[in-house]
Amino acid sequence: MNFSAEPALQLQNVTRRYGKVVAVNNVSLAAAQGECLVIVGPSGCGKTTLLRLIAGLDVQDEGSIKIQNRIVSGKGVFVPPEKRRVGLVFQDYALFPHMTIARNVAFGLHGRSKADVQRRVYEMLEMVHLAHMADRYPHELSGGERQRVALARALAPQPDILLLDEPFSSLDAGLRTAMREQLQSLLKEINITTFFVTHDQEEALLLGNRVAVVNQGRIEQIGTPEQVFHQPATHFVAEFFGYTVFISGRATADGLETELGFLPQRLSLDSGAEVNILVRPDDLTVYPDETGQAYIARTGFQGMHCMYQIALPSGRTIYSLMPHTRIYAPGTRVRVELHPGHDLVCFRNGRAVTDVGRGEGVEEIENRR
Ligand SMILES: Nc1ncnc2c1ncn2[C@@H]1O[C@H](COP(=O)(O)OP(=O)(O)OP(=O)(O)O)[C@@H](O)[C@H]1O
Repeated sequence: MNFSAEPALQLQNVTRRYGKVVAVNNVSLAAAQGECLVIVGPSGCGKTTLLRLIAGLDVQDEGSIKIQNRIVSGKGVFVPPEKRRVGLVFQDYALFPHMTIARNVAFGLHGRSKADVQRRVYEMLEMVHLAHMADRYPHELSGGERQRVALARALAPQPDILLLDEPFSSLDAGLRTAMREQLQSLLKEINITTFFVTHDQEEALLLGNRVAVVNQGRIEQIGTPEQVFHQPATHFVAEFFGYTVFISGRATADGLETELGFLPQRLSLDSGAEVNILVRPDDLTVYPDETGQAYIARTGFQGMHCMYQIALPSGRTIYSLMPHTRIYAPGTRVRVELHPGHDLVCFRNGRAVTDVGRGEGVEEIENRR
């Protein structure tokens, strides 16, 4: 990744409306050369529209898009998709069914000698470990293999940017994990700038060098996976990353009073100030206790872990992730202890209180890949 050079991809104040729907709302972002920028958000938030605007399959109403410092859309310019030097991979592979795998991969290779095309196709199929299947047709491949062909086809013409739209969402869970790992290695190997769209938070955190969380056409927050997870700027971002609950707390000179006990975490707020505290399932532990005021409402056995849904006396529901060796039945009375091992993020009026966040106890990760 090269953050010092001109960005490989740049969007400036991009807006796209469909009638009254503002699908993309004044989005500005930049991706560095070699960076994998993941766009994540709920269904309908505008992810695919953003990707289609970059690809040239749609046109924004306002703003401009640059690829390798050249305007491709905006300010009276529109470069057609085939001249943008972008590679596209969609969820449904979009392979040509009547062509062999080799011919599919060769599809975008224009103006080259036959020998050169053959060499490049072979190189690409080797890269995705499918050279031995070059003469097969798409229907003779598994879903994962087809998606690897789609990737090879997108990369064959050496695009400046790779655009991926939910590429693994039609694969089963095991294959999806394997494909994510393979893509991660591949992107590192070829150092291509990647714009990756997904609604899957786990996929976003795993694959992104940075992650942009989108809500109703706007970017709520953009940062490293660790930043968006540990330092969510808004309630929306905090809630997006799974099983999040907020409990209320009150600032004191020594820490925070909460319905789950006292937290020795100081905020620079006046004593008595009310906050909402972000609590994730790994921040608390449950212990069976007949005198406990809380009880297990649901036992979600997941193999390696158990996700408990716990009803608190206040009527609030919280979650606790426990090892598979501790299985308690629904209805069990429990004591709940909050000991996160790091500062918890606190919110006022939907926004994080600025002097907490990453907090004590969370180590900085360098060179995450
Ligand atoms: N061609 C279109 N005409 C009218 N409205 C559209 C069109 N394309 C998208 N929209 C609307 O724009 C909004 C953003 O759609 P988009 O497909 O970008 O969302 P998304 O985040 O990719 O969703 P998903 O995860 O479900 O694919 C939605 O409200 C959608 O209904």
